[in-house]
Formats: sequence, C-alpha cells, structure tokens
Amino acid sequence: MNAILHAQQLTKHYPGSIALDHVDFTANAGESIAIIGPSGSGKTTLLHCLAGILMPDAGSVTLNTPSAPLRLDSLGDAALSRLRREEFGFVFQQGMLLPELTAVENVALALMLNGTDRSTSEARAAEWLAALGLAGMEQRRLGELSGGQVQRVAIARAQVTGARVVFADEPTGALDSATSTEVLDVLLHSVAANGRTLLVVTHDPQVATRCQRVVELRDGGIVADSGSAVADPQQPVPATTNFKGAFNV
Ligand SMILES: Nc1ncnc2c1ncn2[C@@H]1O[C@H](COP(=O)(O)OP(=O)(O)OP(=O)(O)O)[C@@H](O)[C@H]1O
Repeated sequence: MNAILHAQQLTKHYPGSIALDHVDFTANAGESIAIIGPSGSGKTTLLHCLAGILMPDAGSVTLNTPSAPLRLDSLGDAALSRLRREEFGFVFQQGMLLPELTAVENVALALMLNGTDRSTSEARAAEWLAALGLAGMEQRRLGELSGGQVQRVAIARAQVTGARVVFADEPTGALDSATSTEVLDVLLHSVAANGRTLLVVTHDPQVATRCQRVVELRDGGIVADSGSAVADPQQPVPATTNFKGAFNV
C-alpha cells in the first residue's frame, strides 16, 4: 500500500470544543475515502488540516511527494500555498469559483496561478470541461450554469493542474438527488481515471457507499475505518451514467 498523506496525532481545539483529538490517519494513493460523522464531529476540520488550509494545534500532516516526504507544518506560507496549488485540488459546495469569470476562465486560472500561459491554460481547461460533459458551455459565467454544471466546473478546476489529492467537502450538498448522482459519477470517474486520491466529507449515504473506504468521526476522533480496500487506480468505479470522454485528459 502506497501512503500519500499521513496524519499523526492531529489535534485542534476551539474555545469550548475539541474539533480533533489525537487523530492518526493515512490515505493511500488512488483511494477514494468518504469522511462521515454527525454534525460537529470534526470532518471539515480534519479535511482542512490534511489540506494545509488549517494548522493543527498539535500533531503533523506529511505528504509523500516523489522526491521526499514533506511535513506541511515545516513549510512557510509561500511554499505551503504552492504545494496546495500544485499537489491538491478542492471541490467545495461553494466558494472556490469566481462568478465573474467564465467556466473556462475559472478552470484555466488554476493553471495560470502555477505559471502556465493563458492560451495553453484555456486550451487545457476546455479539454477538461469537454471531458466532463460541458462542451459548448466554456464561455458561460457561473450564473448561466445549473448547480450540477457548476460542480463539474469545480471538479475540472480541482484536477486540471494534475493535483495528486482531491479534497471535496459536501460536493453534492446543494444538489437534488438525480444531479448528485451525476456529479458523483463525474467526480469518482475522473479521479479514478487519473489515479488521484479523493477525500470527501459527506452527509450523503450515496457518496459514502460509492467510495472505496469510509472513515467515521465522532467527537473529534475516528471511531470506524472500513480500511483500505482497493488502491488500484486502474480499477473501474461502477458507473450509473454513461460518459463521453475518458477523463484522462
Ligand atoms: N472557526 C471555528 N470556531 C470555533 N469553533 C469551531 C470553528 N470551526 C469548527 N468549530 C467547532 O469544531 C467542531 C468541529 O467542527 P467541524 O466543522 O469540523 O465539524 P463537521 O463534522 O464538519 O460538522 P458539519 O457536518 O456540521 O459541517 C464543532 O464543535 C464546531 O463547532
């Protein structure tokens, strides 16, 4: 098993609450992992600590990179921002995309922030949008897209840079059930086709059922972990929708 992200004794306090209490956790390369648990159990705090968005009060997070293991707390702000831009992708319920930009500009921006020129970035972004079923919608602003289409834009943005780990927080939380299924299919297939690791915080049993591994939090601690089942990125995820495009753009 090839560990990609390792958390050791992660602890995070807020006034009046312990959001994370000495959590040990390892994500393996290519796994899709659902993080479930009641409201307030620490799911988002765990995701944010693993992604270097939030620094824990104690404990550490280590990302295994091809060159060497990197402890997130050993990096300065600039290095941490760069690592997040290059290695991590984010699909949140809202907030990661800019409404004043078009779909293609939103996706291309992730590449441009990493130094890729505009025309290359937009060409690559358009390929991703097409692979995720949004061909012909590249020039629409977010307000001209449905909720499910906006989440496809977010899924494209999260992966266009080649991020090795994708973090999602309630990616289907604002969608109806049929649209949730479609967006989930797009997310799981695109991540699997590219061999990425997916960590998804969810209240949606459908999301948890379709991930390879389920980790349950309660009161800031992991109380159940279905364990690493399949960590084979070549293994197809069962489809409920037919897709155009192989995703590995
Ligand atoms: N910025 C903050 N300030 C104070 N307390 C916080 C803050 N963020 C989280 N908490 C507290 O930390 C605990 C864990 O919160 P967290 O958001 O991680 O839970 P969650 O499982 O993601 O919840 P939900 O499912 O409702 O989103 C909760 O008790 C919460 O009130």
